[in-house]
Amino acid sequence: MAALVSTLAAMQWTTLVLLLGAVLLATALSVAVYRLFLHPLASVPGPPLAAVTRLYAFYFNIVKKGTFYLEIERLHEIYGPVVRIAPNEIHLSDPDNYDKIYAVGSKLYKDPVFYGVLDPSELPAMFATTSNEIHRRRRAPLEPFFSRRNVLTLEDVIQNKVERLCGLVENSVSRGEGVDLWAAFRAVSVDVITEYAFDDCWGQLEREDLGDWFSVVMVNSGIAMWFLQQWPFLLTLMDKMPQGLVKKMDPGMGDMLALQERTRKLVENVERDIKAGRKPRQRTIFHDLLDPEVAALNQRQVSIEEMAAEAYAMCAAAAETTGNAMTAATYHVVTNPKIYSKLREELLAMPVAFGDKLSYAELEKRSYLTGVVKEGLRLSYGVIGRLPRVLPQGGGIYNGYHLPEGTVVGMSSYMQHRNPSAFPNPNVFDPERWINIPPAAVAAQNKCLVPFSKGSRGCIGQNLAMCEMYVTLGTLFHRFGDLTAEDVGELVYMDYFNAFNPTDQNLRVFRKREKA
Ligand code: HEM
Repeated sequence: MAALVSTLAAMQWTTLVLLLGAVLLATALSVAVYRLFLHPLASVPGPPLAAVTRLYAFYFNIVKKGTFYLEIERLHEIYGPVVRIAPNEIHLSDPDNYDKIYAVGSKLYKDPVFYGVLDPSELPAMFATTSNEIHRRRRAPLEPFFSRRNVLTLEDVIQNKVERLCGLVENSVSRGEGVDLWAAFRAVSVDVITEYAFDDCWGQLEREDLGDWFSVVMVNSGIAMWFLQQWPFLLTLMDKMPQGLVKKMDPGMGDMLALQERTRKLVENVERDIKAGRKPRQRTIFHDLLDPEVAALNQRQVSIEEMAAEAYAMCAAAAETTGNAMTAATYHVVTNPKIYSKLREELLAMPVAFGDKLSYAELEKRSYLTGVVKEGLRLSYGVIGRLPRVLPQGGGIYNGYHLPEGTVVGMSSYMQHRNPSAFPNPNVFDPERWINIPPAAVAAQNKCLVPFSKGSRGCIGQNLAMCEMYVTLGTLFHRFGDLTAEDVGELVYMDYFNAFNPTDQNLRVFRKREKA
C-alpha cells in the first residue's frame, strides 16, 4: 500500500488524469461488451446503443422532447414485436401480451426506477407504489368512491362545471374571440376532482388562464422525471438539500413539491374540519376516509400522509388525460364537417329542450357520440408512453423469448391504439369504426383500446372520466354547431408521462365558424 501511495505521489498530474481516463474507458468498454454479448438479454433484438446505455432513451426523452414513444414504434418496425430498448428493458407490441402483463392480480410490479421519481416522497401515492401488496391495501379504501354507482351520484358536480364551460364558450364566441378548450377541458376535470375529493374546488374554470399553470407544473415535473430516471443519485442529493435550494435549482421539481404541499394542506383542512365538527356541503372522498366514525364503520383506517399523497396523485392523473381525450375528440369533430353534422343530428334528436341538462345515462346510449368518445380516447392515448413492469421470480416468456426475473417489460397505448389489424387506417378519427361492426372486430378493437390500462393497477378514475367525457362533449356539441379550430395541423404529443401538445401548436383554440 505504502509503495502504491509513493508511486502515485511520484506521478505527474497529467499522468494521473490519463491513467484515470484509461481506467474509466476500460470499465465503460467492459460494461458495453458485457451488455452486448453476455447479458441475459443479449439475444433480444434492438439497437446496440440502446442495449449498452439508457442514454439512448434519454436522448429522445430530453433532446428530442418526449419522443421516445415514436422511436420505440420505429424500432418495432425494424426489429419485430420484442425490442430491447435499454440495457435491462424490453418493449413489446403484440396485443396478446397486454393481458398477461396488465392483468388483475398480476405478479409483475411497477419499475421502481421509473415510478420512484414520479413520487419521490417517503410514502408515495398508490400510483407510484412498487409493491403490489401495499398497493392493494392502499387502493381498497378508495375504490368504492370511483364505482360507477358512486360516480352517478356525482353527476350534478360535473353538470355544473360543464354549464360553466358552455357559458365560457358562449361568451367568447359572441365576442368573436377564441377559447382555449384544451385548458378548459382540463379545468373541468381538476375542478370536479377537487370538489369531490376535498369539497374545496380549485376554481380553474373561473381563472383567466383556465388553470394553465397546472399544466406548466406537470410539464416541468415531467421533464425533471426523465432527468432523474437517468441519474437517480440526483434524487438522493436533492433529498439532502433544503427545499428552497431544490426549487431554485430545478423549478420543475420545485413546482411539484409546492403543489404536493398545497394538496397536503387541503387534506389537513379536511381533518381539522372533522375535528371541529364542521360538516362538508356534500359527501367527499377525504371527509369520508378521514372521519374516524365512518372509518370505524367501514373498518378502514388511513393516515394523513397517505391521503396527502393520493390527493396530489389524483389531481395530476385527472387533468391532462381527460383534457387531452376531450381535446382530441373536439379537434377532430370540428375539423370534419361530416362528423360534426352526424354528431349534431344524433344529439339534437334527443328528447330534451335546447339548453336543458343531458344526462350521462341518456348520452351513453348514443352510438355516434360513443364512437366520438372512444376515438377521442384512442387518439389521445391516455398515458402515451410505456408502463414499465418488473418480471417476478421465474421471469416470463414473450413471443418465444425467455426473459429472466428482474427484467423490465413495458407496452404502450400508442402502439396498441394504432395497431392496424384492430384499427385499419389507424390515424383516421372515425367514430363509425365502433358502430354496426361484427363481434370479432369489436373484440379486436376492445382488446387494443387501453387508454386506462388494465388490471389491478389500471385507472381508478375510469368511470369518472367517462362520465365527464360524455356529459362535456354531449352538452358542448348539443349547444354549439359552429365551432372551428385555429391553425389546423396534425395533433402531436410530447411524452412527459402525461402527454402534452407543444406550446407552439395552436390547435387548442376553438372559435365560432365564420358564415360563408
Ligand atoms: C381519460 C381520462 C383518463 C385516462 C386516459 C387515464 C389513464 C390512466 C392510466 C393509463 C393509468 C395507469 C398508469 C400506470 O400504469 O402507471 C391510470 C392510473 C390512475 N388514474 Fe387515471 N386516467 C384518466 C382519468 C383519471 C381521473 C379522472 C382520475 C381521478 C381520480 C384518475 C386517477 C388515477 C389514479 C389515482 C391512478 C393510479 C391507480 C393505481 O395506481 O391504482 N385518472 N390512469
